[in-house]
Amino acid sequence: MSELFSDSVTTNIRAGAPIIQIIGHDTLRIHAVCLEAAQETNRTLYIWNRCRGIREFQGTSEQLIKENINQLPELLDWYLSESFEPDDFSDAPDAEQSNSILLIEDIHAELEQADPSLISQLRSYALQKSRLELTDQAIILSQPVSCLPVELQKDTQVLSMPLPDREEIKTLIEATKEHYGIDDRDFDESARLIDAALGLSTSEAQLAFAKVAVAKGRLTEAEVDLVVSEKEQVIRKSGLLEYFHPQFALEDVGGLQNLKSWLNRRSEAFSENARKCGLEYPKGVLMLGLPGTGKSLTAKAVSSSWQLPLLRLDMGKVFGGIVGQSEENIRNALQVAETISPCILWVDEIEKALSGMQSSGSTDGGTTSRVLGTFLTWMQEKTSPVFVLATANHIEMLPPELLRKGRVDEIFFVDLPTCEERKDILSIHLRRRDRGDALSDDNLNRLASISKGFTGAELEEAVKEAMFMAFSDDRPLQWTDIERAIQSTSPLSVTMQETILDTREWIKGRAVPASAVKPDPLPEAKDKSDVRPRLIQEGKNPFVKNNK
Ligand SMILES: Nc1ncnc2c1ncn2[C@@H]1O[C@H](COP(=O)(O)OP(=O)(O)OP(=O)(O)O)[C@@H](O)[C@H]1O
Repeated sequence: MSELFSDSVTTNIRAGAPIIQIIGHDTLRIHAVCLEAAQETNRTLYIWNRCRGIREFQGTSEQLIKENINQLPELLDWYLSESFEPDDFSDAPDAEQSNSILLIEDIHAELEQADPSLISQLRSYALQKSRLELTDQAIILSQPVSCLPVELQKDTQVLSMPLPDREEIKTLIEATKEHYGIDDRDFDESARLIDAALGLSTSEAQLAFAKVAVAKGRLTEAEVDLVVSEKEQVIRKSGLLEYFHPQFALEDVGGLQNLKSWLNRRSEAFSENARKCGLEYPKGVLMLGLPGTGKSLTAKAVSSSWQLPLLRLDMGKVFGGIVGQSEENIRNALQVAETISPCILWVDEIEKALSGMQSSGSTDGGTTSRVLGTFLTWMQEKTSPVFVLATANHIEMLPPELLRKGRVDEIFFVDLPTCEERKDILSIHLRRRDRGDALSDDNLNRLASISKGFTGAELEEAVKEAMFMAFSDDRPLQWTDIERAIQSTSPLSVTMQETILDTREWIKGRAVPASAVKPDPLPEAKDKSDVRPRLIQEGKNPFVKNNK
């Protein structure tokens, strides 16, 4: 059991916290935490839920105190009545609610409806606690989602139940072995098997191990992939995170030499050796740039080069409908990433989700700024080995707080590829399609020079299109196919000239170029007045709000 978490529950009880709220799905582990707190503080533990009534817990034994209490006011009356008489309840032979903890399970629906009588009862209890009139009682609310009426916010300590750690996962593996009668030859407590289940709740991990045990009749390192694929499903179900399988290496990214060298220098940053040498975990990087310039590809490639799992966080989905849900979502997603760590957390197009925020506050009742606040505080304070790779296309939409020093280790600007880089990218895409020898070096140089202003994605499209041309004519690929494909494409950079020029200017001193070479001048536009860098002359970038 996460000792830190148990300690914090116990400390809150000892300190007389009026109400403690534990957010988590793991009912059994929450019971265990409360039982531990009860033992530590010498108290009796009562657990109430709608189906099972009030039960008194002592170690592993439990005793029914009162079966048919369905209404919360009745439950609180019982718990808070000063002169509780055991005889009030015929089936409660020797109940004694003083010096006790009452764990109330799953009343989030009532809390969400903000039932006035429930709130006033809890508030009056909290008031008595603050006057030190009710030192013997402690109320803990446990629920899978965070929900707290505003009236109770100041009186409630909210704690998130951490996901099972390695020790707890190990216990689950051993229990599965016992349950399915797996003998020692077909069982090992491989660290990789344990790691594979990190990030799952107790019931999810239990089910994953049970499925493997039923299907294979063994639990060994050979089953790691099965557990990982169960985990992927669970992570996907949450809707916030997606688990990626490494497909590309950093060598599959054309150009971006500065960025790749920076990343290569940190490839062992999460190893034991790095700790021994006194290195800190790198926090992460922010990659800014045009769409299609290889930012997402780099995220995927880092994961495979560093051999770390890659989790993609969909910031758009973080924003849920219910009040408080968005903050809860981001906390949950970060918690999963921390549990799975060391890992890479790829936050794609971070600006889209955070753009609702205005400089003065917010447009959505403060939700965006609270989500941003949660994320930035986590970035600043995190000590776990989660490397954040955030990408953004629209610099103007980025909140200034994100760009401040200390949030990430470095901010890289990914510009359009230079001539040499375009050649590199074309070769990579030809190689990827088994056409690595199809073109001579001279022809590659020619294609690179006529594709000025093309992004990596546009170059890839040209290669794909050219291959279709050759295929439909039933002949091998020729460099002229790619030439035709390039000539019939109007690259994005032509329509975005002003933005690109302004951004290049703005980026100076704020971000490091991802490429090791100076960017090419942009291709000629038809009407030169369209591209006059008017805003640069004024010394500011209109796309960037409040960036100092
Ligand atoms: N530097 C590059 N080297 C090799 N391929 C590239 C490069 N840049 C882009 N590509 C190709 O273009 C595809 C799209 O690029 P990618 O998704 O990485 O761009 P992005 O900068 O993340 O853009 P977006 O923000 O639109 O996702 C990649 O899958 C890759 O095949």
